[in-house]
Amino acid sequence: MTNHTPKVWIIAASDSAGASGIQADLATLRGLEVHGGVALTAVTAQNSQEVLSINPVATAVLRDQLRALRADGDAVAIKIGLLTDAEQVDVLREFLCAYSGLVVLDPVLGSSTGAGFGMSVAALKSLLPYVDVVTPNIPEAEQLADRRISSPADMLSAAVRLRELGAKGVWLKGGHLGLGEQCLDLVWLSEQPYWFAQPRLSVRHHRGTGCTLASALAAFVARGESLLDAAALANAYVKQGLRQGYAIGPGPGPIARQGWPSLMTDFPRITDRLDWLDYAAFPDCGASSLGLYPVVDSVEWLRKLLPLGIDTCQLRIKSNDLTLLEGAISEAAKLGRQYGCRLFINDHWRLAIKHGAYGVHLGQEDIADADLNAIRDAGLRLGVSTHGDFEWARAATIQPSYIAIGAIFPTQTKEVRIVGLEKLARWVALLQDHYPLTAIGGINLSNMDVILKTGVDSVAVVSAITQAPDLRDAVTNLSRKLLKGWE
Ligand SMILES: Cc1ncc(COP(=O)(O)OP(=O)(O)O)c(N)n1
Ligand SMILES: Cc1ncsc1CCOP(=O)(O)O
Ligand SMILES: [Mg+2]
Repeated sequence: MTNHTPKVWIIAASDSAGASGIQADLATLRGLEVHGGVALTAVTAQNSQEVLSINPVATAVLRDQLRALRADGDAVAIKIGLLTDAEQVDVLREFLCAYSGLVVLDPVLGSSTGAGFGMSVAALKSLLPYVDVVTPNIPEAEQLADRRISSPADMLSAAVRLRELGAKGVWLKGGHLGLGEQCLDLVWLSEQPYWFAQPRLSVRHHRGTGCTLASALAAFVARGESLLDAAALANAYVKQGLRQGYAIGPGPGPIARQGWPSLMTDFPRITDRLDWLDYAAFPDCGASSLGLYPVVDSVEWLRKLLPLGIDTCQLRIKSNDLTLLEGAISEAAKLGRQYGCRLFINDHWRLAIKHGAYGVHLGQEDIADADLNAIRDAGLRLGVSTHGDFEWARAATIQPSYIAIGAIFPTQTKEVRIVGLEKLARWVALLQDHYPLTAIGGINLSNMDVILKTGVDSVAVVSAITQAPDLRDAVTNLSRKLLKGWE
């Protein structure tokens, strides 16, 4: 921790067992290098088997703690857990009126050991207009939204209701729903709802999952992640912890809290369409890495590049002129076949299918509009652009042929979100055993060493090829660098 360590406030109760409550929250924050300030709402006496008592902190004491925290300067995010009564809610509402960071409310209405906490549902509802993300489980959502939830459609309708009640974002945890081998959460934090799917883990030690999810979400946002990226990370964080939970007594123990998720398989499958969860994988791109992957905007470029031995290439024409597109894509597909080059067509998947191109490259926005079944059934490969943890997890759900990561550096070629080297390295470590990867954006010979140091083995380039003084030299030098690795 340093003077620049981001700060999150936890407003919640202590758990004497150290499995949930502020103990879980602070352990989560610490592992993610986030400082935690605390306003305690109650002291609970509990262990792995039962809750013995819940002892509310006096309203004035809660108010004092909040005043003390605020005097040091606002935190980036607040996580609210167990509140004991309507008076505490009143204090909090007043406090939140003058707070502009992220507010995550985990609406505790019962514990995983089965105890009810007796909090008024009406009082909790009155907090929703001050909340950016509310994270109820199914029984809590049923109480807050005042309806039965027994299907994904019911989850959606409950989330609509919670948003009508004022919550800006809803994360409805579906673990209690009997959906077979799958746990399905509804995560509605932006304009559009998404489903986060995880295989159901049958583990003995699961205490503190709700607290941990909410505090991890706050922590990842405090670490500078976007809300959706933080959601993907927080979900993976809990799964990682569930796999490594441990006993503290005869009853169920806590989940482990172990820093940034390090396995791709801990991330959720993310989709806006439930039928995509049953998708078959796209065909692979063969054994060799994608290597040097030029992205060019005309057939003329392909005619110059393919004879130089380029074996992955993309035609990216930003035009709506159908005649031009049809001619170019048909010719490009032919050239690809002639030279044995893995020729991808950007955006225009229908024409790519029609002319038998090797594959299609789509951006995140394009995925929703494209007919993925048609692309795969026609035997085409699919590459997908990603700029964050949410996006790569969403891309991985449809099992594409490769994943592109970028823009790594600022680029003149396109206005796009910059990822940087640190994230590239983290994603390469997560993904490289599962998908071919390529890095794109601002890459040229002079920064290839730092790119290759992240472990990525392919680079997609536009200007390093199209603006090179000598095309043959550029191809030779970039390819050689890729073969040799970083120095
Ligand atoms: C290899 C590779 N990576 C990323 C992109 C960007 O694709 P997209 O997000 O669809 O944006 P546009 O290229 O359409 O502007 C790409 N084309 N190739
Ligand atoms: C299409 C695209 N997608 C992300 S960055 C980028 C442009 C890369 O161009 P350059 O290699 O010139 O930086
Ligand atoms: Mg595109």
